[in-house]
Order: sequence, then structure tokens, then C-alpha cells
Amino acid sequence: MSNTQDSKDSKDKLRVYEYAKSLNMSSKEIITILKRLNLPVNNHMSVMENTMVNKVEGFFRDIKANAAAKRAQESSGAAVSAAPASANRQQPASSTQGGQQATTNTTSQDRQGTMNSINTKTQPSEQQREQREQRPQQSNQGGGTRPSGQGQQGSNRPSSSGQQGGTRPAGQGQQSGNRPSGGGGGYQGNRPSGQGQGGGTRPSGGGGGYQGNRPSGQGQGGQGGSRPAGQGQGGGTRPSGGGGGYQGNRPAGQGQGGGGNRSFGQGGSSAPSGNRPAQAPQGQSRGFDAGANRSQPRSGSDAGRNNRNNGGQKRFEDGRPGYGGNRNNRGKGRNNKGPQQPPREKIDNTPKKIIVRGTLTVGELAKLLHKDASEVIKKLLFLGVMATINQEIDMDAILLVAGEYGVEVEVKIPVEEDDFETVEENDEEEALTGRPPVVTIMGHVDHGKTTLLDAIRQTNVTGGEAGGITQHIGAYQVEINGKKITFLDTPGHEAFTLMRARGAQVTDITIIVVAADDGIMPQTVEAINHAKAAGVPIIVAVNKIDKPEANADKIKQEMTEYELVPEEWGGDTIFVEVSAKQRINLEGLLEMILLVAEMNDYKANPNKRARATVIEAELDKGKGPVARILVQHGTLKIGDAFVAGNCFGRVRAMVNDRGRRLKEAGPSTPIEITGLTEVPQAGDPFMVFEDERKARAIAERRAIKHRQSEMGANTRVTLDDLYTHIKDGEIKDLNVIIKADVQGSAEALKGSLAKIDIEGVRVKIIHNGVGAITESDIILASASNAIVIGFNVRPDPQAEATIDQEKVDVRMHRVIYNVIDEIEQAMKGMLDPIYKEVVIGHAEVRNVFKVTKVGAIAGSMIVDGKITRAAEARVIRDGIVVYTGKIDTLKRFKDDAKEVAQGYECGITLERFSDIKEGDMIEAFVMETVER
Ligand SMILES: Nc1nc2c(ncn2[C@@H]2O[C@H](COP(=O)(O)OP(=O)(O)OP(=O)(O)O)[C@@H](O)[C@H]2O)c(=O)[nH]1
Repeated sequence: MSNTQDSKDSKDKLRVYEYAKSLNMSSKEIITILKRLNLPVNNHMSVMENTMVNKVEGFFRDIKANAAAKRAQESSGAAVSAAPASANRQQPASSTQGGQQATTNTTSQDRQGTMNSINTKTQPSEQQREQREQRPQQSNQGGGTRPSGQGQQGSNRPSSSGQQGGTRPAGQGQQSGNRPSGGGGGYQGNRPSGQGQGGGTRPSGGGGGYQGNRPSGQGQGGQGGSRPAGQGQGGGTRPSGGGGGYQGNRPAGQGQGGGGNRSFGQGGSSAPSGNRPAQAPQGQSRGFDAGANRSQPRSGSDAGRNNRNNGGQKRFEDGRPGYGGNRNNRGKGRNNKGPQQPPREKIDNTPKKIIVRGTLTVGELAKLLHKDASEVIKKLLFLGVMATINQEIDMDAILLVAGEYGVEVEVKIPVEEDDFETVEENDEEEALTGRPPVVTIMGHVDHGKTTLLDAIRQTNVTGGEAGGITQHIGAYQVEINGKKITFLDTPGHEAFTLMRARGAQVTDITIIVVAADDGIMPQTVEAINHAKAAGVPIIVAVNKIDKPEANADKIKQEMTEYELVPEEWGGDTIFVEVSAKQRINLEGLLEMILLVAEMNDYKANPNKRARATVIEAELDKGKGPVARILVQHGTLKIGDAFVAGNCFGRVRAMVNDRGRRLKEAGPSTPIEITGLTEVPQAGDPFMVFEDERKARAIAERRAIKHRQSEMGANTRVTLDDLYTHIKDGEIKDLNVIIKADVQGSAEALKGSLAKIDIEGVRVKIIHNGVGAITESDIILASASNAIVIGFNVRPDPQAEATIDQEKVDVRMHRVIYNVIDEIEQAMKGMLDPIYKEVVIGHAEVRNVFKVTKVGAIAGSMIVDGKITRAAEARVIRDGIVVYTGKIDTLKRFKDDAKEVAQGYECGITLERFSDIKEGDMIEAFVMETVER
């Protein structure tokens, strides 16, 4: 009592949520009620004035009163008759609660005493008192398990909330207050066991208590008896939560009717149910009443209900034996076998494991975890992440939140199939088998590359294929000592590097051919540098040893300058002396290739979908688009759908280098295929996909992306953006190719540049040579993300075109110091600003006035933009620029003008240009600085 008094006093400063909590209701429910009562309320923090509290309590009272009145009417006939039979049963505490219901009028009176705030105090009837006395322990039991308040059902309960399981709002308390708990017991006692059935099936929670309250006499027995078992079960099917509590209030009969039908929410509305103690007889109708009184299914109050239920459950556990037994018996004809129904707990449906594919929104994560989004948001808050329901959270946050719930996370990031060439497939070691090495032959012009390739091809035809028609398919295979070697038969480092520039690393081993009668020539050096830039092992084939002037040692000696030291001299480079023409020592060369291959242990997994590289492709008149490809991983089969670069297709036919049709081709096999829809490019990646539709979609997306990237910014490193790359940590070495007029300059430059080391970034000369900048230099620069420095040399015409195409930064200099300075400045991000030309206007020359000493004055009309005195100008005649220089004077009539705008006439003279003519167009432009 005093507690409640106190609490009532303290309500002066009550906030909505506190009040709601005290009633075991949600703030939302209270707010709804307040709003319904037209009381000002904003949110759960709003203060509840006394008047508001009173009104809310009045509201509860009204509801209860209404419900009680209604029930009273309905139940007037049914109530008492059944009671006596079970009168002797002692019911556990919970039953007392049940008793409350049954006895509405009487029991409630008992409680009223305990419940301060609430009115309906009627005196317990004699009968009730007796009942209570008979089962003193029942209430204790209840108390034992219940929250303290609850324990004291009946008159002992101190507070209303206590009655209802501690959580009930005062109002409810009142209701229950009306129910003499003892009376409940009595009633239960009175209940014919048959009545118990309904209860038995009911959810364990409040049901227990309330059912206990049911005066069996109320005709439940009758009802129970008459009820089909199914009804009884109906109670059982009720959701355990709120239903429990409320049902508890219901008389068993009601429980059956209403319980079966009721939804969770209804069950939850404690207020009405509180009123329903005595109405047991009303059975079914009560269920509806309750529903009616309850404004709506209060899903929001689940928590509260759960509390109640818990209380109820406990009660039930204690009291159940009697009640449950009874009820069960009712339903199933069993007596006193009630307690089997276990207390229901809130089902935890948190998954053990979730699968995450990339980031998720909070809402999506909550759904995966079977949690409320608000709960997840709260968790994130505790983890220091502020997020709204629709906000994406990263993998770390997902892992943390899942970890909080003890949920395992499996991360499955979808493979980016569009860029399949960038996807590395890691095969299990045991899935890998040896594959033939792929060899490229490089060297200077006329040193015998082609002769060597042909000689090898002819001497080493595999037995079974002898006699086949040799086909040029860009590569061929030979067999030596039962082992195969694949040769790419496009000699020269240009092709090699072009492939590399496209991202295709096809070659395993390079053979640098040097004519023993000639020596190391510029292209030999290029070839060495290209091979080194690709990080591919080098075998030096010293060719033409049949020639009398051949000097292999001289070659070996020269090669040491390029860090290719023969093994016999303590180095690690294999030198093989051969004669391609005389077919001398070709086998020795092949054996050495096998040796290097063995050392490097080239392997691939043949048992997967094929990946390959296009070596050549063309449009064949008869066959349509044809691609020569080198299978690198997996096995390609007839009928496979594939993507090659931006093209797609299905393998229609496969032919090897001997013209033999194949059904499948494994790693390192060069083949020619038909079945493409378009012609791909050399170096294009090739991969098999599950079906043609997918292949087509990927090819189309790649084509779009390719076009976009072509239009996009230059991705090659340039001196202008070098500093940004350095700052971003993208560059550790600045790759440089030097071409100079004489070897001395090239060496001097190389030495000076090699010394530069700024902020840990160094200059790496990947190639230096003498002569014009060639296409090959540009391709190497492109493949190696290098810049090219031309010292006293210019690019040749072919190289010019490639520079534009490959967007390679080429710098021309005449003074070594300037080269060093420019590179240092670039590395420090201190290059002079870049300027860009901006055209500001055009003037059409309408008359030309020749004035002695002044020259030609162009009487002009500004046709667009403006002309300013400070601008530069060019004169365009018939689309050709005939002059570019500065504006000398700009006049409006006779006055000097700073600028003249569109639509006005003016007189213009140009610096050192008097050949102006009528009809010329003067284009004015300024140079603006561009932000780096
Ligand atoms: N004596 C002799 N002559 C050879 C040998 N190898 C190649 N030759 C000759 O050298 C010349 C050039 O040979 P190629 O095989 O065309 O040389 P390459 O390196 O392919 O030349 P390009 O295709 O122009 O780059 C030909 O006349 C060959 O006959 C050799 O071992 N001994």
C-alpha cells in the first residue's frame, strides 16, 4: 500500500515512460491513451501531471467498469453452479489469481484493500474468505515465484501491479483488486476438473493465474464439458505472451472460447482482462469483451506483457498443478495431470550463421539477424557507429554486430566477372600438373630469329603428327625427350611487349638471338630490356656459329654488360651456341629450355574452364572471325561459350599448329578457333563462361567499359601527375626509357638519373638506347608505365602515332641538366604550371586599312565572345592558320580599348603582321593555368 502511495506521490514529476513502466505498459500505449483523452503529450519524455495520471487512471477504471458491467450481465446466470465440486481442491497461488476472475465481485473486494489507488472495493464475501483461509499456502506459492507484488494475490497483495504480476498498471491492479485472489482459489477449487481443460491448453503464463480464477462454477464446467476438446486446445494455441496474462484473468470457459480465437494483442490488454475476473461464465463472450475493451492489439506492449507473462508463468508453474491439471483434464478427460505444459519462453530465432555479400543496410542486417532494426541501431551505437535503418554499414560493422549476437558471418564477395582477367584463380596444389613452357624468340634484325624458329619447328615434329600440314597459328609446339615446348612464332620484342602492354603475360622463357658474327646491336639491348622488364628468364642463343667470323666469346663478353653472365663464367645465364641455318645444336637449345622450365616448374590446372590469351586474330573470308589463342589454364572444349576481349562466341572448331582438328586443348596448347562473333585483338584475355548468354552480356559490358576508359583520363604516369602518384603511394620507382643521339649522352643521362632519390622514390632506367624514339620504345613505356626521355632525338612518325594512342609521356631535351631538373621537380611536385589555351572570341575582318608606319589595320566586327587587348590572336584564312601572335593595338573608333565585345566594330593591328585580308577571321585566345 504504502509503496503505491509513494509512487503516486512521486507521479507529480512522472514522465510518460516512467509511468508506462510502472504500469508495465509501453510509452506508446500511454501516449495513445493520453492523446485519446486529449491530454497534451509529445513523446515518452513528456511529464505526466497529476491530473493526467488521474485521467488515465480514470480511463482505465471506466474501461474496467464497463467491461465488468457487461460481463456481470452476461454471466449472471452461469456463474455459481459448477463451483462446489472442486471446492476442496487446493490451488496453488496462481490459482488465486484465477480466482480473481471468477469471483469478480467478491475477490476484487479483497484486493481493493491492497490496491490503494483503485476504487471498486467491495468486501470479500464470507465464502471467499473461507477459501482463502483454506489455502493459505497458495498465495504464498504465488508469492514465492512471482515478483513480490504478485506473490500476494488476494488481499495480501500490496499493490495492484503486484496482483497482476507486478507489472500491471494500477488500474489493472484495481481490477484484479476486485478479484479476491483467495476467491480465485475458491473458485478454482470449485471448478470441476473439466473446466481445467481450457486452462491446460492455454499458454502457461497468465493463463495459469487467471484460469485459476475462474470459478469453475461459472458454468465453465458446463462449458468445458460441452466444449469440444478442440476448444480447450484453442486456449493452448494462443500465443503464450500477452495472452497468458490475460487469459489468466479469464475464466476457463472464456479461455476456451476467447483464447482460441484471440490474437496475441488482445491477450495483451491487461486492463480489460483485469476486469474480467468474475465473468468466467461469460466464457466466450468475455473473450470478445476483452477484445472490445482493448483498444487494439497492442503489439507495442509485448514487452510488458512478456513481463507479465513471465510473472504469470511463474505463477503458473507454482499453481499449475492444480490448474493445469484441471484444465487438461477438462480437455482431455485427464485429471490432475496438468503440469506437463512447460513454461513458454520467448523463442530466440537468432540464426547461427548469416551469409553476407558485401555491405548491407542496417535494415537488411537486422532482417538477416531476425532482430528489430532499432535493436541493431542500438548495438551499432554502442559500437560507436551512428546509423539509420537505410544506411549502409561496412563489413567491419556487420561483423561486430553479428558478433554481439554470437552469429557467425560467412562473407561471400561476388567475383567481378566482367574483369575476369584480373581475377586470380588459386588452385589446390594437387590439382596442378606440369605444362609445357611457352617461349618467345627475340633479337636484332637479321640475327636469325625466323630461321631459328623454322629450324626448330621442322626438326622436332612430334611423331604422330608428322606429315601434317604446318599451319601458321601464331605459335607451335615441339617435342623433345617426350616433353613439349610451345614457341610463339611472332619473333621480336615488339609483339612480346605489345602483348604485355595489353596485360597478357604469355611468355615463360625468352630466347635472345645474337648473331655470333655481328654482336650486340640496339635491338638486342631492347630485347634484353623488354625481357627484363617482364621478369622472364633469358636464354642467349649465339647464332650463326657456322660462320667463320663467328666469335661466341665476344658475344658472351658483351652480354656481361647487360648483367647476362654465362654460367661458365660464374653467372646464371644459359648461353647456347647454335646455327639455325645449319641446324647445329638445336636440340641442345631445346634441352636448355626444358632445363629452365624444370627449374621454374610451370604448372596449371587442366581440369577447369579454360582461360587463354589471344595471340592473333583476323577475319577469314571463309571461316569468319578466327582467333589464334594460347590456352593457359583449364581445358578448352568444342562448344564452350567464351569471352575474348570485348567479343564473345562459342567454340565451333579447334585446329592445332599441325592442322589437326581437336576436341579439346589443355594448358600451353596453341590453337586456332572459329565461332567468334567479332575479331578480338592480340593480347586480349579469353575465358570460358557457362553459357553464351552470359558471355554475350559480359562482352557487351566490357565493350562499354572499354569505350568509357578510352574516353577517360590518361592512366599512364606522366611527369605532370607524377607527384600525385608518389603522394598516393602508387609509385615506388619512376620507370624511364632514355633515347639519345650518342651512347655517351645516354650513359651520362642514365648515370645522373639513377642518382635521384626523392622521398624514397627512385628513377629506374628500364631501357636506354641510341637513335630516334621508336614505336617499340613507346610500347615498352606503355607496358611498363614508363616515361620516355629523348635527348637530342625525336620520335619517328610511327612512334608519334603510338605516343598519342598509348598516351605515353615523352620529353625532349637538349641539356642534361634540364632533364635532371625536370625529373627532380616532377618528383617533388614542383613543375611549372601547365597552361591551357582558351579561345575568348572571334572577329571577322571586314575592311583593311593600310596606314604608313602603323601597317595594316583590320576593321573588324566581333562575331562572338570578345577581343581583349592582352589576348593573343591567330589569323585563320580558309581554315588555315596564317598567323599566330599578339594583338598590337585594339581601338574603338580612335580610342584605345581594353576589350571589345560581340556585336561591336573595332580596329585591330597584330604584332609584326600586316598581311591581313578581308574575310580573315581573327581568333583571340588567352593562356590559362591549369591546376595540377
Ligand atoms: N650462316 C648462317 N646464316 C644464318 C643463320 N641463321 C640465319 N641466317 C641467315 O641470316 C639471315 C637473317 O635471318 P632471319 O632468320 O631472317 O633473321 P631474323 O632475325 O628473323 O630477321 P628479321 O625477321 O628481319 O628480324 C638469313 O639470310 C638467314 O639465312 C645461321 O645460323 N648461319
